[in-house]
Amino acid sequence: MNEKIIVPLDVPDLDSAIALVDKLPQVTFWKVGLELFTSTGPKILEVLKSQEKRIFLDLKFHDIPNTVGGACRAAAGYGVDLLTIHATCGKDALKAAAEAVQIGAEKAGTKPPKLIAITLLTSISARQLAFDLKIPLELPEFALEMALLAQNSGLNGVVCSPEEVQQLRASCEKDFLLVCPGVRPTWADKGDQKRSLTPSQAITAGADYLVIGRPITAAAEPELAWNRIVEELNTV
Ligand SMILES: O=C(O)c1cc(=O)[nH]c(=O)n1[C@@H]1O[C@H](COP(=O)(O)O)[C@@H](O)[C@H]1O
Repeated sequence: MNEKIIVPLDVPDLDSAIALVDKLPQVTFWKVGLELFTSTGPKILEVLKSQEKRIFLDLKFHDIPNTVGGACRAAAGYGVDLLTIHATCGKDALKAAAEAVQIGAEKAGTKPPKLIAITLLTSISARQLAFDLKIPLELPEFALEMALLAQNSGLNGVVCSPEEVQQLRASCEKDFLLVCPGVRPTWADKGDQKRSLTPSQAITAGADYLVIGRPITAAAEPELAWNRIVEELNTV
């Protein structure tokens, strides 16, 4: 089960990232997101590859088709395992991105990443969706529509909250990847996550991967927190 847990390197610089990777040798799948990639660029990817780690490059692209296409072509050249884009870019941009990862990977002679779309950030509540974003759909319906848009545009999966994963598992194709952040063991703080379930609930509901950060990385003893989560998942 531990290969289903992706831990984000949500740290400000390369030294802190390497320190965290060294502290948790059991972690096989790391996420590099906006903060670390903006500060270090691809250097961290080389470090992770040299240790044969899997990489989720979470750059959450959101732009017009030509621009996301170019960004995806470039990102696919890094030979990472997962790459993100927002579903709300729309169908043309998603299609351009899906084509671009194939072209970028082929040009670099590497395997294309699985391109996955953010349905709705797990920090957004149903109330915020309605009142701040003015989306006139119930939250689960919106998340499903975004997942189907991604699927119909040729993407490999989505990032969704564990609260919606069961519904998406039932409605999307069998091999469509469902990656869930917003996962919180009962003993951890929710922080800014609004739509969360426990690791075992998320896996039982059909998640392929769980992204779990602060419950592990901000724990007094990260290794102990990791072990508690793996133990919980081994009971599923
Ligand atoms: O794309 C993501 O990974 C992501 C999407 C989303 O809707 N919500 C979300 O929390 N994330 C990421 O998942 C991680 C969650 O971290 P923790 O809240 O510390 O467990 C962060 O790195 C977020 O950037």
